[in-house]
Amino acid sequence: MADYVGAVDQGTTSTRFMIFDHGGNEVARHQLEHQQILPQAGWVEHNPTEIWERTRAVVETAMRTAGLQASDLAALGITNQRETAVVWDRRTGRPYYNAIVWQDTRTDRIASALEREGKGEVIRRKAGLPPATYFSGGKIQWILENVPGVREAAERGDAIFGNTDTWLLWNLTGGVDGGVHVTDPTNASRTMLMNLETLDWDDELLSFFGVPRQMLPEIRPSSNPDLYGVTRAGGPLGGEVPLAGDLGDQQAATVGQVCFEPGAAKNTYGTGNFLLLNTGTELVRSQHGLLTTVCYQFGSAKPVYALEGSIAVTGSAVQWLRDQLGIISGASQSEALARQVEDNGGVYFVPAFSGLFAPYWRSDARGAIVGLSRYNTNAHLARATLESICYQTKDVVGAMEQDSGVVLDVLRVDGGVTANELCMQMQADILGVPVSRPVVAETTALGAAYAAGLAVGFWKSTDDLKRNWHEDRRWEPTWSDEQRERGYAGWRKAVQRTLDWVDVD
Ligand SMILES: Nc1ncnc2c1ncn2[C@@H]1O[C@H](COP(=O)(O)OP(=O)(O)O)[C@@H](O)[C@H]1O
Ligand SMILES: O=P(O)(O)OC[C@H](O)CO
Repeated sequence: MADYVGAVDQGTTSTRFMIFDHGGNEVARHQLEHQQILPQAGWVEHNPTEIWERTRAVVETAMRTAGLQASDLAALGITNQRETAVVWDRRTGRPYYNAIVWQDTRTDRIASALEREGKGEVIRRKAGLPPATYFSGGKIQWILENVPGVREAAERGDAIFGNTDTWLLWNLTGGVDGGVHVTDPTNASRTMLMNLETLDWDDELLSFFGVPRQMLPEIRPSSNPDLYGVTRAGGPLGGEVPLAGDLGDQQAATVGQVCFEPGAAKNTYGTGNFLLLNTGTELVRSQHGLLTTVCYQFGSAKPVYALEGSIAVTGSAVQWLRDQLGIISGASQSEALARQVEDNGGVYFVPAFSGLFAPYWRSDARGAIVGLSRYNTNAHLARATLESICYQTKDVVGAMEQDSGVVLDVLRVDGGVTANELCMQMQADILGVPVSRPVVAETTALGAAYAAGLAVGFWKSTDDLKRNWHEDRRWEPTWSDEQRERGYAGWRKAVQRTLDWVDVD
């Protein structure tokens, strides 16, 4: 039997390919960034063709570096940035428009009209989501309404939609030459078009966005013993490998962190932050601004659901310090700069660049730096940036505790920002809960590999996977309750200053 499983992680800023062994250890990886296209304020696009080319390149390079062939891989899993919408022509394989990225706010009027017309409650009940620019439905509607010829092509069945998982699965299985048009329930649950109970596209939801059903991929289990297909011999793997796992990236990280029991949670710190709490096979409806989402569906087992707190801007606020303000030359420097001062010096930074996501869902918010005095320096701003990551997390942890009654005794973390030791210490202090990072911090790719490997019997059960999880580092809280409360009161005041800033009506 083949000794390895591969996973493509198609993220917001880069695409990586990773290969794991049976112990869940990394054997090889390669990663390439793609262009962030920012045509105007609030718009964020990716070029789907570039993403496919990057995927080909990272797969080819990692396989070559590891000296492996297609026959060495028991299965391949896909995981992806969620919500980002691609519409392409199934006859030519050409996208009709750039991918509209999850952070893009161009559909704010579509989202506020849904609320005004009383459709918000139906979307919350059926899809588990509030109407917001974040999700795919409005993005597809925008393409149908604004790109000439797409509506007609969609009605004819030529223009098809997918998130980037679907786009890559279609290309990996042959594209115009018989590519499969599929997705999984975790990705579909982020479109505003899928009914959480039936796990099928919902005609009423489709009608809200004017999306023809024939545009949409078939929804298959996240870990799929029937396989989505096999990679093509002429593709980047140079042979046939079973495509057996597909999960949105945050759900994949939940699987990679082996959060298989109800009440288990993880927080991923990347471009944004995404806290997911496994709620088991029961749907839990949020009363406090969280999303209800599909966590995973393994084979023919019942789907497992999650409550999610999505934060749009965390690691990308650090990138903003680097790229827009130029006060650091690399993300890791944020730690050294912030360590130059003992505290935030009264400064709070609320990076509401895309409005505020959970638990506020305020597309009228914009970023603010408050509490400045002449005493403050770049170091205070760096510290306030790292604190903003932690305070936003505290907001969603609070909402999660209220919604679920689950009180976290430890927070499992992963993602790029968790390399920042100071930020992780701040997180433990601000939450008053220990923070724990696993040895394999690439939990997203690992989760997709797990889903694929489970499907083909490479791993026999989730117990096999649990044995692979090992703690690397733990941070214990050091702040007093009084310090914690004072700090959080300042944050809550700062958030209020960002609201009602732009007119979305
Ligand atoms: N040492 C660090 N301190 C703070 N932020 C960091 C550090 N290293 C990386 N980051 C941030 O982490 C993010 C990348 O993490 P990653 O998990 O690769 O994200 P994604 O999957 O969203 O592309 C970037 O936004 C970057 O600014
Ligand atoms: O690609 P990431 O890691 O920034 O994750 C993006 C999320 O899936 C958006 O919902």
